[in-house]
Amino acid sequence: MKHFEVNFDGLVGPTHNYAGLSFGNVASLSNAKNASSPKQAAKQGLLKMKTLHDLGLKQGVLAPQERPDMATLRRLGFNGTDAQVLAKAAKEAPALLAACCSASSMWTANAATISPSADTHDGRVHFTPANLTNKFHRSLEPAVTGRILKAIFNDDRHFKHHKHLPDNDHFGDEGAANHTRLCSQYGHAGVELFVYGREAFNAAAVAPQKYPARQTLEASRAIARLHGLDEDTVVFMQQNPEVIDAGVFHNDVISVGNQNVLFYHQDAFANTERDFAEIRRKFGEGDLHFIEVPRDQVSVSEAVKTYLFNTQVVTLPAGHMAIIAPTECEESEAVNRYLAQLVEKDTPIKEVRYIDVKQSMRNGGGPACLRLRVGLNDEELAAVNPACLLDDALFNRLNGWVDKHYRDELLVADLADPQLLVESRQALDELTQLLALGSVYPFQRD
Ligand SMILES: NCCC[C@H](NC(=O)CCC(=O)O)C(=O)O
Repeated sequence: MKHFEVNFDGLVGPTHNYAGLSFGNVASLSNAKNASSPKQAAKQGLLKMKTLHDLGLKQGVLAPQERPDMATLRRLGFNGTDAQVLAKAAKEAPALLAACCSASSMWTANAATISPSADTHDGRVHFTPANLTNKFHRSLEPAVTGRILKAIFNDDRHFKHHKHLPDNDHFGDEGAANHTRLCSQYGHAGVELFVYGREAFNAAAVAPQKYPARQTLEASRAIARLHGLDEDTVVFMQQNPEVIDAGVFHNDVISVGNQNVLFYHQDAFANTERDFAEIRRKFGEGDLHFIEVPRDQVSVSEAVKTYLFNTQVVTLPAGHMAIIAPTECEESEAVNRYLAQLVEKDTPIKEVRYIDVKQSMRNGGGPACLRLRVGLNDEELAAVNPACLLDDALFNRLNGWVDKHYRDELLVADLADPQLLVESRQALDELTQLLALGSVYPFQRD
């Protein structure tokens, strides 16, 4: 049986904008209110998907959310026609309007946590959408995310979907951005690493002081239970609270794993030696590469600026690994130098590809944030909704769809434009047909 790791990238939605919504995420705050380009953002994302597809990898597409989220605006008391709801929200509570218009679902690393069938008790692939409770704009995502995942992985024999965890900060869950999996081969049982920022029910535990820890230990443990993971193959690690306070709001900004490689910054974890010993013990036989980037070669702030660890480490059909890095890494002298040396070392990583996702980077989302990894065997892959798997034809159709519906430029002031709502709904209605998703959006179901 063959095994694959399929990257499902989030298609950037038509309302992509810079609203400064994510306290603790340096890029989001520093680009607040700048003009965005939804068209360019969507095209950069599509080109990233196409690049991975052309490298011989399986690539999927995840549809964006419906925005503006009119149902939430109405739930918050804005009433009248759609145009009146938008106008009232813009006047009385512009921050709420911006939150209800965010295209943040593009960062599908935060869409869900996924455990491949090789790890789970019932031999199915398990999915739990992230509740994203820490940020209001992101807490609006899980219900529709769950629906989209069910429309793609729609076969009970192979796929098990769970409801997102209770919507409360005690169970703050940010999905796969704080989860990675080490294994010798994709099809072999692996060690699942859950990295948390704080313990919700233990006031004495260390926690960041300045910025929020968005993932709790209790949430990570609940996901492991739901997915039927063995205690012997799960490791819970605390993120170093100091790096959260330095702008590392998700673990995937400071470490990334693929197969038998864990690529991480020296300051990433709170208890590195102890946790790595546990990983080694649970991983068992086989080569395991811990690739540590020392702080004197790349500082934490340079890592946050360039997203060196928000790279995708992928195994190419030839057998070696490549790093898919944002162009910000190429432009940084320290990071560029580090990566040039890395590919010469005795590790499975042998090449670096730079990719332009600047529109997303300005909101704190690098290549790895834009993708959700789903480990599948060939039978499971055959059960995936084929309309959501990228090939040249779908790439071309989606590019044409973006050209037809997306604006070149968007300012926060444009979010109240009722025409943007009309355009977005038209675009999404057409998209659900292109991707054969059925009626996943509230506006299609009312
Ligand atoms: N994994 C990357 C997630 C980035 C995302 N940024 C945002 O939501 C910024 C939106 C804005 O500020 O307009 C976040 O912080 O969750």
